[in-house]
Amino acid sequence: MFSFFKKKSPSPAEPSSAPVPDAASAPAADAPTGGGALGWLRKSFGAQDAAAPQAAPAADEAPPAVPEPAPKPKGTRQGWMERLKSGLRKTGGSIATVFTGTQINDALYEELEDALLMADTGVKATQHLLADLRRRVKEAKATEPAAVKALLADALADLLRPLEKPLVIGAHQPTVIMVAGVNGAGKTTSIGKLTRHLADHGESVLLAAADTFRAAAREQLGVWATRNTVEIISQEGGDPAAVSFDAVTAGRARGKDVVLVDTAGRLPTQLHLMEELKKIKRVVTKADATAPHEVLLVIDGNTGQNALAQVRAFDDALSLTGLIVTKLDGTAKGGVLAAIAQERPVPVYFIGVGEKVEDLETFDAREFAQALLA
Ligand SMILES: Nc1nc2c(ncn2[C@@H]2O[C@H](COP(=O)(O)OP(=O)(O)OP(=O)(O)O)[C@@H](O)[C@H]2O)c(=O)[nH]1
Repeated sequence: MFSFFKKKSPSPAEPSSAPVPDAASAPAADAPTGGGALGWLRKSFGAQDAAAPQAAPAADEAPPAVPEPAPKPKGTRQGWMERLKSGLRKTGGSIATVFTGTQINDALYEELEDALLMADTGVKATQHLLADLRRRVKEAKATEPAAVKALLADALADLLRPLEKPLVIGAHQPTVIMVAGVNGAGKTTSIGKLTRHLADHGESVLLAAADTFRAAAREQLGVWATRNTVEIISQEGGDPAAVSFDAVTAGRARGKDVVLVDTAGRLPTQLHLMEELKKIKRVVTKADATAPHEVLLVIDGNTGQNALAQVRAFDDALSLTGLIVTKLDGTAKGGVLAAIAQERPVPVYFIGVGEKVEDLETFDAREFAQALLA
């Protein structure tokens, strides 16, 4: 039930992919042409059959800091629940104090309204939760604030449930996953963690460093690739769509299970950069007619209502298939998941409560609601 992703066999009914183009042949009209597919520098990290040997970093370039991998925790889901609870303490703490009194009255509901709004739950989700809670309290004939708190956890779990969905791998080969988000949201870190989980489950992964502008971003992804002994397609400068096209083509030719495309951070207001993202998506489809199979947005849980605005903007531009919500540790704005469920219910595949590999886990509505109101 709590496996990190769901493995599915390719369905014979799936439309067949476009043929793998010859590496030297020019990509289709929308695809990048500068230098041709072979003109790009490719770096391989820890791979045996990558296109080119690994380029050594320049002596004066310190490799970017990437948290050391930690051994898998013993208690797995139990350990995760504890981390989730402690991560959500700031958000949940102020909501929980509402229930420390002795009476269920209008003042309690008003305090709860304030606390939910402060947690960035948003007006619509807050109104929904309050109305739902009043109904549940009446039905259950609850008389103790503690019982109301338990009923709020039920209401929240029900609101969040439509966001629960497993990431499915294997229906296509490769499963092409494009990852977008604003700067610093945690894209590369989340891709690294996801790569680790996939590699641990025997899935072969190819990474595409489609942030062609920032050397540190490419290097950071390279460190994750090395650590997980997976291949990476990387290029300095040039067109990010070119790297993505190349990676999907290579992923197909090399029979990879998953191709993960890491894109550069951007704000939804940077319209030319949003156009660039749309181009990456179109070009990926040129390399494989069925791809991308997943378009994920990584959002920083600390940004609260702003994260909801990002979901709307990126969904409008790219038709998102899923979210990864990071940095729920230490935020007071974890209520944003309820706002997303109410206003733009894009499935949440994973949530993150820290920088280590085990700090990223699948999203479970009930677990989240219980951890929040623990
Ligand atoms: N506390 C905490 N930190 C996180 C989490 N996820 C990522 N980070 C940290 O957030 C910082 C930014 O993460 P990156 O993965 O580099 O973000 P990015 O979106 O790839 O950044 P750009 O490439 O600049 O757009 C790093 O220091 C990560 O270690 C999380 O769940 N909790």
